[in-house]
Amino acid sequence: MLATYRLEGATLTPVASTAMTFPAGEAHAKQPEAGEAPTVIAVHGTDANDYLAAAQLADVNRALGLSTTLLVPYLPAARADRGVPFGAQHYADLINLIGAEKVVALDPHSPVMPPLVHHLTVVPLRSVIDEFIDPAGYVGVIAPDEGAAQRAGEAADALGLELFQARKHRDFDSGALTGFSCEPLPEEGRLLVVDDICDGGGTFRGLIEATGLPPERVDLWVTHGVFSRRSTGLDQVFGTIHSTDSYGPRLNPDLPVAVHQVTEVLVHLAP
Ligand SMILES: O=P(O)(O)OC[C@H]1O[C@@H](O)[C@H](O)[C@@H]1O
Repeated sequence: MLATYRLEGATLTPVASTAMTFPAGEAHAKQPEAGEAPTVIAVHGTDANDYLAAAQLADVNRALGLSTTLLVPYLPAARADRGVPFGAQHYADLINLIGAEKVVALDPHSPVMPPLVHHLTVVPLRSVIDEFIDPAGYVGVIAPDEGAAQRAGEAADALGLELFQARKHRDFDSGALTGFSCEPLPEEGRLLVVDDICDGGGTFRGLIEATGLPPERVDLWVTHGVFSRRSTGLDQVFGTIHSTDSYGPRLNPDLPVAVHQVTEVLVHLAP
């Protein structure tokens, strides 16, 4: 999904995209009306055609002497951060070909992909979570696995809440997931599970099964709500599922999610 804006001072205004597709399928962009050039381009998701459209828009901006800020709140293939194929590098190349003067991403999966993207500012979860979550409703944050420990710990700090660490256990030989454990949790009060991505939701179902927490006592925050079809029914496990609009279009529109808009926040947080 592509969205285009113009930033004047602190005011971000949606403007029509002049991106178009030729009949043969190639991306192109027309010259915008005077004063209507989209200097902020947001790509939400993984569609390579959106990145090619953004490249055309940024090129037009350059020809007009304007610089482009590219928001890529969900860094595609940030989870493909090792091995072959090295997807993080390929998507970084795709972002780099746009040639934006400033690129902004939110809460990347791991530290591997950010250095591959040129002119990137990373906005960590700790800088935004208190815009969207009221800590008064919670007694603590749960990190569902060791991969989530740092971001959940920082989120807990930002919200002034205690952190509880859970762990995924794997069969040493096969690598298969064998279960979850969690350090002792408070007897009462609501908890917030914090992680970067929900894909099928298996991680979160397994965790909640292991803790025995009922939905009235536990909500979920995931910065990037992929919510593939396997996530159906996750709303029976959690009271409220919070996410942002970093990833789109929604793959499972029937799953009830509190979707928080990040575009304004990112534009104003990135220096
Ligand atoms: O369990 P699902 O939702 O499929 O996958 C999400 C998990 O997979 C990891 O990459 C994420 O960091 C998260 O912990």
